[in-house]
Amino acid sequence: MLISKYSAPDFDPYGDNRTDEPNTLWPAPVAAGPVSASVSLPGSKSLTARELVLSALADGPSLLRAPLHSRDTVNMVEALRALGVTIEERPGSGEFGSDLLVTPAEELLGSTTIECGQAGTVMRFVPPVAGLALGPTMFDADDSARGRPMHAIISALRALGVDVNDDGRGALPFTVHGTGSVRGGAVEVDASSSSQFVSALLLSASRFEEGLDLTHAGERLPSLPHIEMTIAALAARGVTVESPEVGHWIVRPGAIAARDVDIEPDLSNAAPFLAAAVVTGGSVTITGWPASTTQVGADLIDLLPLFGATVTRDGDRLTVTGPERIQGVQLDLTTGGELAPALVAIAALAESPSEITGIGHIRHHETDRLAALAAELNGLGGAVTELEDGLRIEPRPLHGGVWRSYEDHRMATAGAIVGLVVPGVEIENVGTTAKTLPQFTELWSRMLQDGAA
Ligand SMILES: O=C(O)C1=C[C@@H](OP(=O)(O)O)[C@@H](O)[C@H](O)C1
Ligand SMILES: C=C(OP(=O)(O)O)C(=O)O
Repeated sequence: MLISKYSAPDFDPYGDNRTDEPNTLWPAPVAAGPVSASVSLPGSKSLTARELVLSALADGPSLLRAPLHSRDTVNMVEALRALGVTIEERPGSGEFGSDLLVTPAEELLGSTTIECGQAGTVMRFVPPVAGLALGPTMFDADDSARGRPMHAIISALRALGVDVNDDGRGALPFTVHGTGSVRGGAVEVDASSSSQFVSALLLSASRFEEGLDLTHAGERLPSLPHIEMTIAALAARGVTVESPEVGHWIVRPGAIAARDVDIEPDLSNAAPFLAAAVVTGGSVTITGWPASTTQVGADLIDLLPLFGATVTRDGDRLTVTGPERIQGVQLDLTTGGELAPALVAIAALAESPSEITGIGHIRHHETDRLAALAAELNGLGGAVTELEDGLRIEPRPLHGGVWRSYEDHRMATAGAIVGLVVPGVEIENVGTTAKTLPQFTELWSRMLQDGAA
């Protein structure tokens, strides 16, 4: 279905979410009653990004089956192609578009510009690859993403022997002057603002002449499951990451094995659909739920029951059934900050207060998500207070109004969750969900049609 949308020149950045203008308001559909639906979702953003990078650096061609096709992954494909990697579409084995055959370049070549869009994975994972390419590679991003922290990657690359030119702000745009090889060795990074700095260096590390001896030197290390996902993806390709202690990783130089990979459905994108069951007291099944996974979205199995929901599994079908009354939660979400917008939306509809903490770093996601969630919920009559590293959410009756999405896919889907039970919520720029789920509006209305009670 998405094959025609895939090739970058034809890719429709709004997908099925297209409204006439990016800033048109999308009236969030109200659920007629408890939803009851079965939903299948496209591939994981995080797995697709890692497997594209590892395939590009591997010792032979790799086939990615059922990868995600979205704005972030198109940016990744185009970035790697710009460095000389061949990425071809193959007939899709999944419901959501083509498979991808990745053939590494004989020699990675720079002298190019890479457009990261809004993708943290592209702006963090690709600069070390550009260090391995011959020639300068300039990195830039959407205006809204130019402020995202990049200092840790820029300074780490310099410490590993790569010349990087920036304007001194530690942000995009900047140019990596690749010489065809990276010395590598020991380096310290502060990954308090994003785990992606660690993943980025680990992904390319075995291709550095001296490998990598990486230490995290900072107060907090968020999103550890995403680092573990990186380590597992490397292990599956024959690269061992030794971790003598928390926050310290060692990778020896060596080859990255080519490998055909099945990409799992995106379990973080399952969050709004499962939240729909919670807030309407209905039941939503996600198909294709993996038996075991490195995705942090699997934590929803333990997180949603805290609100009173019930979770059951039948083979690869995971079903969440909502409670009659939603309970507030006290939650440290350090490991799963990506899930915060959906969980905060549920908490805003609970009957008792919630505090969700450990997520100061999500101020550096697509937008300052703590400020954005507080502003939009309070705009609908909520009582949400920003904490240094989280949010306090007091239950209040909410009313309709405009929900700004701040060019943030998960802000848009959080608004849609609220809109299921609060009439009159209108979401600005719902097309921004194409960052990871170009089919969002279609899947959302299909879920509601399935489940009109
Ligand atoms: O490596 C990855 O694929 C990701 C890591 C996490 O980043 P942070 O550590 O910046 O939260 C997560 O929130 C993001 O959506 C994807
Ligand atoms: C933080 C996110 O994205 P990114 O990979 O751009 O950091 C996200 O998808 O919630």
